[in-house]
Amino acid sequence: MIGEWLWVAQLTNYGVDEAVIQQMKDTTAQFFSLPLESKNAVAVRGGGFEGFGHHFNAPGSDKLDWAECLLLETQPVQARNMEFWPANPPAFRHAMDRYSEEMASLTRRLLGFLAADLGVAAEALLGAFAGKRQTAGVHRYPPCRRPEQVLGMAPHTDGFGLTLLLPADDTPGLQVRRRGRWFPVRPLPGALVVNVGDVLEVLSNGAYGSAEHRVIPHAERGRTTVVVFQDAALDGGVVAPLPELLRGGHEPRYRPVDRLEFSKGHLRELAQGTPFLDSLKISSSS
Ligand SMILES: O=C(O)CCC(=O)C(=O)O
Ligand SMILES: [Fe+2]
Repeated sequence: MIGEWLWVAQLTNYGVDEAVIQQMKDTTAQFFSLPLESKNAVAVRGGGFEGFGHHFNAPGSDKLDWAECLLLETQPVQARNMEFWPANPPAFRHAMDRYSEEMASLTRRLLGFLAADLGVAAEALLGAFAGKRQTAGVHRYPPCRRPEQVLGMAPHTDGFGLTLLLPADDTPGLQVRRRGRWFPVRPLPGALVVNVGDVLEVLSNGAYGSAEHRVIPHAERGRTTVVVFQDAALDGGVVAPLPELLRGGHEPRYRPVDRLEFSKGHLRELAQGTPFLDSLKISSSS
């Protein structure tokens, strides 16, 4: 079921009702095909991050990514701000509600496998994700005749725990950096792409590396994705290696940091390209 567990993994047959997936894909495609005025009914406002717009700039550049995006807080349910949930197409809200629940439950199942792989109790990892935020990013990358001159999304790592990415069509575009080179991620039919975020890298004490990735637009075809970010932190809102991993004399490889500081560091990295995780790393000689 889990293939290519190197930088990113692909999941097939992951046990989510196909109708939920299909409705999410369909309503997303319908939303993006609406005229701009309709999409702007849920436009980002007043420096907030939720809503529809052009959210990302390449670090150090004033160029916007070749993409439009709708960002929503999706879990816990009380954190939802329905003003930003499109009422058009009419089935979108229901589709996102069900999809969000399914992804939260899939995440719990995945964490069970990851905990076993790390050699910690499932509750240790589940506890770090329980009740934390889930944020959805719905992306549309229009075709670009000169794809080499723009980026669909600039290189970055995800600043949360785990990312689940649903390609809504089969247009390629996602790439992952490994040893300085970019490799395309070609989703298998029906697959979800799972990406380790910066927080999980720290929780796992570096056992899982968060993968730097970017999106390249396609010359002729648009591309649409639905991405869900699952957040995590230890008790007290601290991001640090799981205590269970440090038993038996294992040294922490990252210094603990408050979740809020972590977000700020990640945002600085996105805006200015200053690597944040590196600043948390404890060198083995110290
Ligand atoms: O749409 C994609 O393929 C990637 C999106 C992404 O990396 C993100 O939302 O963080
Ligand atoms: Fe990402």
